[in-house]
Amino acid sequence: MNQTLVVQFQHATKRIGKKTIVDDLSFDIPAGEVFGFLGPNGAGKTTTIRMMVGLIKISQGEILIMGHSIIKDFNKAIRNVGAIVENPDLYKYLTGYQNLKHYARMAPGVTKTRIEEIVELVGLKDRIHDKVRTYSLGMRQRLGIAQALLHRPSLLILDEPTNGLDPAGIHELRNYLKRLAHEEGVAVFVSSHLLSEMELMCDRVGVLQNGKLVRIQSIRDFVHSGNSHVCVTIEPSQIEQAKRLIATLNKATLPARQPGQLLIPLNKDEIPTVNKLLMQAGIQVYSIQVQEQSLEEKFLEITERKK
Ligand SMILES: Nc1ncnc2c1ncn2[C@@H]1O[C@H](COP(=O)(O)OP(=O)(O)OP(=O)(O)O)[C@@H](O)[C@H]1O
Repeated sequence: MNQTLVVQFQHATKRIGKKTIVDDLSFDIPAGEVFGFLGPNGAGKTTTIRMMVGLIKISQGEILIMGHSIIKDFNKAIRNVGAIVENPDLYKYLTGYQNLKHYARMAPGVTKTRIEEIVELVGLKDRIHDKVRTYSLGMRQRLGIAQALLHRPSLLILDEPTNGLDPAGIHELRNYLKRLAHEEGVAVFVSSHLLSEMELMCDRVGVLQNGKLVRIQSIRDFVHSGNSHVCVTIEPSQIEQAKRLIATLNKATLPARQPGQLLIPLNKDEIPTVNKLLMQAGIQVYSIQVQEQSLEEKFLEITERKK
């Protein structure tokens, strides 16, 4: 894995008046990673992105892009960035190709071959000579990405990119972003308030709440973390005995749906201990099922807890 650090947040903070909107962010994003920036509405995601691309000033701290400070060395830093903040700027009465040519004029060193390469990469080859007004939202989104990628940035920033896309469009975008990161080595920074969507798209997620980074974790660890409930089905006449045994482990039992069931908040690695305890006491265990918290439940738990 390429360990070039494409983005480095160093205590980045944004204050507006007396309010701290983004509070002391410190983390890195390496090349080749799709990073999901998650948070409920108003958490500070857009404000962070606006600082990253120099649209607003950083009050305190630093953001480095490919080692260049966005404050002190703006031109060198921004050269490495392709971004779509809010809607992509497209001319609907021009064709996709004309739009790209127009942008290529503003970005030095973009050749005709590069335009063709990028059209191929975003899968718009068959429609690139059609007018943008005939494009679906998903195609417009991809044309926007093509435009942001023309100058070969190391970092692609997308603010809520799936807003307004249908499931097929989301699927397409997701696969495309993963390919871009994993095959082309681009660092992709995607903000969203939808965790379920991030799960399928990102390698790692950072959760923002009230301007603070409250969690940063690989998506795999994130998915497997948190509380799961274990539902143990036993002989109904032994339920009170089983509850007393479980209480000796300092574990609570929650009301279950069926007689003969015990619902225990438990991590997976604690299951063998519980199982052994019940078996040794002669309890008839019929089944043990793990009931994972859904991703949305986990997300809510993290963000609610920190309020
Ligand atoms: N110029 C400003 N002056 C005062 N408050 C602001 C300003 N810009 C943003 N805020 C506040 O900062 C907080 C974070 O806003 P931001 O738009 O960054 O959140 P977000 O995570 O992107 O949310 P959303 O998903 O709703 O876009 C909000 O409470 C917002 O009202």
